[in-house]
Amino acid sequence: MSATTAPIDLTTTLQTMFDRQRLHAPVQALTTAAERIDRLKRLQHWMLTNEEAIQQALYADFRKPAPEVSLAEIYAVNSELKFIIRHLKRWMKPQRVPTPLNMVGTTGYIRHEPKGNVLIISPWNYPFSLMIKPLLAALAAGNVVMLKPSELTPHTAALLNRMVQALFPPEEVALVEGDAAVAQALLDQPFNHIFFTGSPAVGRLVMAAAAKHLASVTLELGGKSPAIVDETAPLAEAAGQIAWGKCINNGQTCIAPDYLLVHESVKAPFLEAFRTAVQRMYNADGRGVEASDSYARIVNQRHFQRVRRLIDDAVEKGASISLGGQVNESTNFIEPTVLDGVTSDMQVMQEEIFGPVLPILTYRNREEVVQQVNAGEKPLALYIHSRNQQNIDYFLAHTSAGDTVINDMMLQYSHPEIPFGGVNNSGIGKSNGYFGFQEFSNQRGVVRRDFGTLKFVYPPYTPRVRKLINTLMKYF
Ligand SMILES: NC(=O)c1ccc[n+]([C@@H]2O[C@H](COP(=O)([O-])OP(=O)(O)OC[C@H]3O[C@@H](n4cnc5c(N)ncnc54)[C@H](O)[C@@H]3O)[C@@H](O)[C@H]2O)c1
Repeated sequence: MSATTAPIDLTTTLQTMFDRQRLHAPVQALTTAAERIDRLKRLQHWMLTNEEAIQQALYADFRKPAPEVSLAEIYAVNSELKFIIRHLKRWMKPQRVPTPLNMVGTTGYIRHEPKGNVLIISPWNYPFSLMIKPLLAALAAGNVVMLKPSELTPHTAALLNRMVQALFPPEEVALVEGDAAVAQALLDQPFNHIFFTGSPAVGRLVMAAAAKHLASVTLELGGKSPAIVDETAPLAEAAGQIAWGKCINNGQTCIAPDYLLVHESVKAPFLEAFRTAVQRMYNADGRGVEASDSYARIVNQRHFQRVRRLIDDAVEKGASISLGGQVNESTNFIEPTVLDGVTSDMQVMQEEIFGPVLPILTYRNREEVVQQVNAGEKPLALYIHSRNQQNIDYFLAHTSAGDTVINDMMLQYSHPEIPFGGVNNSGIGKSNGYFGFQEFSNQRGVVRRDFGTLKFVYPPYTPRVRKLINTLMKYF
């Protein structure tokens, strides 16, 4: 994340690519719903006929199990695609707005026009869907797009590059592979909108770069998302859901439950249910989690060491490992690990974990939960496991989060009618379905005068005009 300067030839290449897209943007803006849908369908066809290649790329990058790729990458994209295709024509129509009394004689409506030149920078953890879902929304809204995938998943980045070259002329969609230096060089270009998914630290840099051109931004960031389990929660169900949320993609999910707040009266049975759930999902045949085909790995050595240090630091400061704890440095394997007796001075409670490690905090009353959650940044997700409506309402009313799921995990990402995203440190702006389309569109207000006039309030401000203005202020 250090400041980076791009070599001159890189800058020139990106400038040329950008300029070509800028020239084409007005043409792209005029595309009809049918033409945009045609592009989306081509992408859909490529994705569905290349499912195996996508699975292989992700397996090569961090041993992501093929069914997890189908579910969290391909299915996630395909369901969004179908939703957009079904609704795009309606979204693109000018939206009439009601005419209030003081606007009698006019008609008002909203035109969704594309923002124009768009940049999408994506992370490595769901490297296919987190690049393609925003691309669908950007294309649906009629933009031209430059894409920058993460350098940490090079097999998927190369595959995405092939896909883009096969499907789109470079003036419509172009992909640039590379690291932070390439991203920074791209950010020098005067994009109209930047859609960034990644860490809050890099999100700040992106927003600062966007400020130079006053580009609008969508920032899909991360942070510490708590899961609350109260004394009324169905424990076996909640434990299964939380274990799945914590272990899918090896815990490297922005909306994974980061830490647990469990009512002290149900901690012991919850832990037992969590252990059972992990065994059922990843050790059904008794060969150990490491032998499981269903368990991905930490993406690289750097992140492996980072997560391992979080465990070591917690243990050194007095936490105990009540489940798991095994690691294998040569394969970036970390067993699902539960840390008990954690305190706020431990690093594991200070930074986003992004690995299969679950710290457990207990509470006695609801106020303690709210205090703990509100002591940190507003989370991307907050999960509530409870059968008590008063508790659910209390937690919702006294905290803030990008999204909340009650009695399940991670549904917010795949629900096309739910605005997905964070708040402040966990993100700015929302995506999914219509919200994504809106994010990539300028909502241009249009007011047309049909009859009548405002002439009667024009200067000079004679006593008669003043009286009219006073009447206007009093009655309208
Ligand atoms: N809200 C969401 O939808 C969502 C989804 C997935 C991941 N995330 C978050 O992303 C983070 C993990 O992903 P990551 O490690 O790839 O994030 P990251 O911020 O390190 O990298 C994301 C992208 O930014 C680029 N980048 C890195 N340094 C840069 C710089 N100095 N200037 C410009 N661009 C730079 C990278 O090349 C990559 O393409 C976690 O915090 C996670 O919570 C959020």
